[in-house]
Amino acid sequence: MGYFLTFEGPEGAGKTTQARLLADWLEARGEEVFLTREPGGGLPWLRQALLSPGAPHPLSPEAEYLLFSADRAEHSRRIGEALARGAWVISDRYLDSSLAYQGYGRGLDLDWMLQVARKAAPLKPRLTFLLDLPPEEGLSRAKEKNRFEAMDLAFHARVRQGYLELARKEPGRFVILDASRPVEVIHEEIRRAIMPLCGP
Ligand SMILES: Nc1ncnc2c1ncn2[C@@H]1O[C@H](COP(=O)(O)OP(=O)(O)OP(=O)(O)O)[C@@H](O)[C@H]1O
Ligand SMILES: Cc1cn([C@H]2C[C@H](O)[C@@H](COP(=O)(O)O)O2)c(=O)[nH]c1=O
Repeated sequence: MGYFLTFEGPEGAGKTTQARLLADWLEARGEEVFLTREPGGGLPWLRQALLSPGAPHPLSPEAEYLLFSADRAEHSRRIGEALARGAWVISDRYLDSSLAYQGYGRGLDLDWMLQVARKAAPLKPRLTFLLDLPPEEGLSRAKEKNRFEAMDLAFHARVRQGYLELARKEPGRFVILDASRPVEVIHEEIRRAIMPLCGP
């Protein structure tokens, strides 16, 4: 039986790198893995519209969140199907990204967001790996600028604090990782955290 795992954190923290390493490691153990990401995991055509720095539309935070949620509703259905066939699901971002970016970052009301999420994000990750890094460091690692990476440092500092606040509220789900360490050291800590979920 597989579990739903998510990777979260600010820009350039190493989510994609660590999600891929974990997927490879699980596959080498003979597990089926569905490696996926947001935005675009449910409605792939929405990714470009949401992230392009030249997006022609000024989006209100509410509209932005609802578009991420539309993608997530479809994505959740796919994740549910994978879990039902026994696969592990590793998602590079899920609902916590919206809570951090549109909630803490843009100032949307978290209670309203969670009401929408009851339908659009019905799945709870078993574990969420939060790769924590000062925004300056993450932004300097990121190669391509999307619409969010172009936001000012104060926005990214709120996103980071938002993530830490979410983790503080759910210590049983979040594993906070210092993302300034070498890739392999972080990967080892992630492997240790999921060992109790793995069979013999
Ligand atoms: N622990 C690390 N130390 C130094 N560099 C790293 C580390 N992890 C990843 N990187 C490098 O930082 C860059 C961003 O990594 P990655 O794409 O995995 O991050 P991300 O969190 O998915 O980024 P984004 O949020 O922008 O998609 C890549 O060039 C990657 O090789
Ligand atoms: C799911 C989700 C994402 N975002 C933002 C966060 C990042 O800036 C981009 C995704 O880019 P990545 O290179 O794939 O990490 O989108 C957001 O603001 N809200 C969300 O729900």
